[in-house]
Amino acid sequence: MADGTFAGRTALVTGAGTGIGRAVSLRLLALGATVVGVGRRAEPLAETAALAGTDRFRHTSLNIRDREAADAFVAGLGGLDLLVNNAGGQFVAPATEISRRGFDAVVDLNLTAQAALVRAAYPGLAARRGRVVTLSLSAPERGIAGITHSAAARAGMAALTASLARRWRADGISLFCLAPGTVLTDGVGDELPAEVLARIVATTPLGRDTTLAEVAEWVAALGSGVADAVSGTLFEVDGGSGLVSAASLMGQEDR
Ligand SMILES: CCCCCCCCCCC/C=C/C(=O)SCCNC(=O)CCNC(=O)[C@H](O)C(C)(C)COP(=O)(O)OP(=O)(O)OC[C@H]1O[C@@H](n2cnc3c(N)ncnc32)[C@H](O)[C@@H]1OP(=O)(O)O
Ligand SMILES: NC(=O)C1=CN([C@@H]2O[C@H](COP(=O)(O)OP(=O)(O)OC[C@H]3O[C@@H](n4cnc5c(N)ncnc54)[C@H](OP(=O)(O)O)[C@@H]3O)[C@@H](O)[C@H]2O)C=CC1
Repeated sequence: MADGTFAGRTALVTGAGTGIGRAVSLRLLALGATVVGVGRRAEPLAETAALAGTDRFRHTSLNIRDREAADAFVAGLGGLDLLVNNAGGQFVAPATEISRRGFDAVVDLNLTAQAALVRAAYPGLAARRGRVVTLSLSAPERGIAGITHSAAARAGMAALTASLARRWRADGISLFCLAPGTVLTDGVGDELPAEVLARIVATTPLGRDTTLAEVAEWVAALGSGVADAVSGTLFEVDGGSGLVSAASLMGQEDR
């Protein structure tokens, strides 16, 4: 992306205090955007602000699963050029060991809350012919053993993205899902043991992880408008990792 691509544009990035959300925020800022970063914890957001070193980064503590607060916050932003639906995640567990509350929590975060944000952002996006990029997992429709709740939620979000793309094209709004391969963030490190991560990376057909810089550049590109001939698509930027079964990576049978 060329310098200044995002000058005069405003982006909302969820989960902007850590990992991918931070890298995306910093890249959009470098390209000239004003970025509104949210997350539950104030401290990581303040660290992103310190790294950004510009008053074009504004940050607020917000739990996107708090529907009323999230709706009010997004409505207060007004015109919006880009929503980066990045806040998400899950826990690894066999399907038979996921409780009802555990399933609901993961679906709430990765589908219901993300969908509500897109809905709340609609007036602001329509005013600016804006774009939505939702971080996802590759191959949810082909199945991901070990995180069945998250796979179901991500497939739902991909379907919502495609469905809205059909309707909102008339308003000039484009929507995308972006599924990186393994990105070695602290978040994924907390979720999976180092040896499991190393095996996942080693069995990725490309033979490596997906870098933060790659993810940030893809988000910037999709958010910039260069891909507007496409809408409603899930891009798997994963070095082919979605082609490899999670269960075979782990040496376990699907349960
Ligand atoms: C078999 C092989 C498996 C291989 C899998 C390979 C997958 C590769 C994927 C790699 C790529 C993905 C990377 C990332 O996503 S990086 C992001 C990293 N960060 C996270 O994922 C953290 C996200 N987690 C959260 O935000 C929260 O933990 C969550 C939303 C999931 C839950 O939050 P909440 O506060 O609502 O949860 P509670 O603590 O109140 O618990 C609610 C119920 O959920 C149950 N639970 C929670 N953790 C676990 C667990 N580890 N195992 C089982 N159950 C769990 C909890 O017990 C509650 O239920 P109950 O009340 O019934 O007990
Ligand atoms: N790393 C990887 O290999 C991959 C990651 N992804 C996806 O990319 C996204 C980012 O992942 P990554 O950066 O690695 O992980 P992180 O755990 O670092 O990022 C998650 C971010 O979301 C925020 N967040 C979580 N829940 C909420 C909530 N309820 N309200 C507001 N903010 C919330 C967290 O901040 P706080 O805790 O302060 O709220 C955190 O900043 C996730 O959706 C993840 O599933 C997809 C494929 C691969």
